[in-house]
Amino acid sequence: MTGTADMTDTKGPRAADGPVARARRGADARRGLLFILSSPSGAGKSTLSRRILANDGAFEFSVSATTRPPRPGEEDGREYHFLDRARFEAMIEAGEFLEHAEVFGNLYGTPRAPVEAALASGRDVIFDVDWQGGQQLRNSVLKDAVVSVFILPPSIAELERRLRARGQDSAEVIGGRMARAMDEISHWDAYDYVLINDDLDRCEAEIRGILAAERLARARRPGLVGFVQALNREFQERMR
Ligand SMILES: Nc1nc2c(ncn2[C@@H]2O[C@H](COP(=O)(O)OP(=O)(O)O)[C@@H](O)[C@H]2O)c(=O)[nH]1
Ligand SMILES: Nc1ncnc2c1ncn2[C@@H]1O[C@H](COP(=O)(O)OP(=O)(O)O)[C@@H](O)[C@H]1O
Repeated sequence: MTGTADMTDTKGPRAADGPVARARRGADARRGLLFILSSPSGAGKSTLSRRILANDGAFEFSVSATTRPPRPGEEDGREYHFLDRARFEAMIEAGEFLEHAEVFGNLYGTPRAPVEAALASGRDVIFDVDWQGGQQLRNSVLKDAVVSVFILPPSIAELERRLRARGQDSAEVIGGRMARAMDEISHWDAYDYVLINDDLDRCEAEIRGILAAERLARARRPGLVGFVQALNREFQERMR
C-alpha cells in the first residue's frame, strides 16, 4: 500500500516512513460510510441488505428500534429492538435516536450510540429506513458520510406479489403497505442512486459497484488533502 510513495521518499533509512509515506497512509485510512437503503415495503431492501452484509466484511447493520410486533422468525436485537411505545418515547426524550419516524402507525428509530461507535472505528453502517429516516440522516451532522440508494420494484403488481409471497403479514397489513407504496416511491429523487430491483443478482452487483466507487470518491478525499500537501513539500524541497 505504501510502496509507490516510499520510492519517492529516498532520504536514507527514514525513507520508508517519511512524511509522504505517512500522509499516504492517512489518505488510505478507511472512513465509515452510512449506506441508506429505502424502498416501498416489499421491493427487496431487507433481502439486498442481508446479501451485502453477508459478503462485505466492512459493514454492520444498524438495528433499529420499533414499536411494531415481531414477525415470525424475527429476533429481538437482530432485525429490530422491539420496544413498547412508552420505552420508545423515553428514548426520544433522552436524545438516544439519530433519527426516528412513524411508519404504518408504528414508531421506528435508529439508536445513535452504535452508529457513532462504528463510524469512529472506520466501519461502514447499512440502514434500512424509510424516506423520512433517509432525509433526517442526510440532514444530520453525519451527512458527509451518507450514501443513499432507493430501490424501485419492477411494477406495482410485482410489489404486491412479493409482499404476499413473503408470507409474513396479514392481508390487512399488506393492504396498508400497498396503500403507502406510491407515497414512499414519490421520494425517489432525493436519493443519490435509484435502482430497479428486477433481477436480485444484478441489483446486488449494482450496489457493490456503487459502494466501490463511493468508498474511493468519498472516503479518501479528505485524507488526500494531507497527502497532496506532503507531495508539495517534497516537490519544493527537490526543486530548490
Ligand atoms: N425512519 C426509520 N424508518 C425505519 C427504521 N427501521 C425501519 N424503517 C422503515 O419502516 C418501514 C417498515 O419496516 P418493516 O416493518 O420492517 O417492514 P418491511 O419494510 O415491509 O420489511 C420500512 O420502510 C423500513 O425501511 C428506522 O430506524 N427509522
Ligand atoms: N428481485 C427479486 N425478485 C423476486 N423476489 C424478490 C426480489 N427481491 C426480493 N424478493 C422477495 O420479495 C419479498 C420482499 O422482499 P424484502 O427484502 O422483505 O422487502 P422489503 O425489505 O423492501 O420490505 C421477499 O420474499 C424477497 O425474497
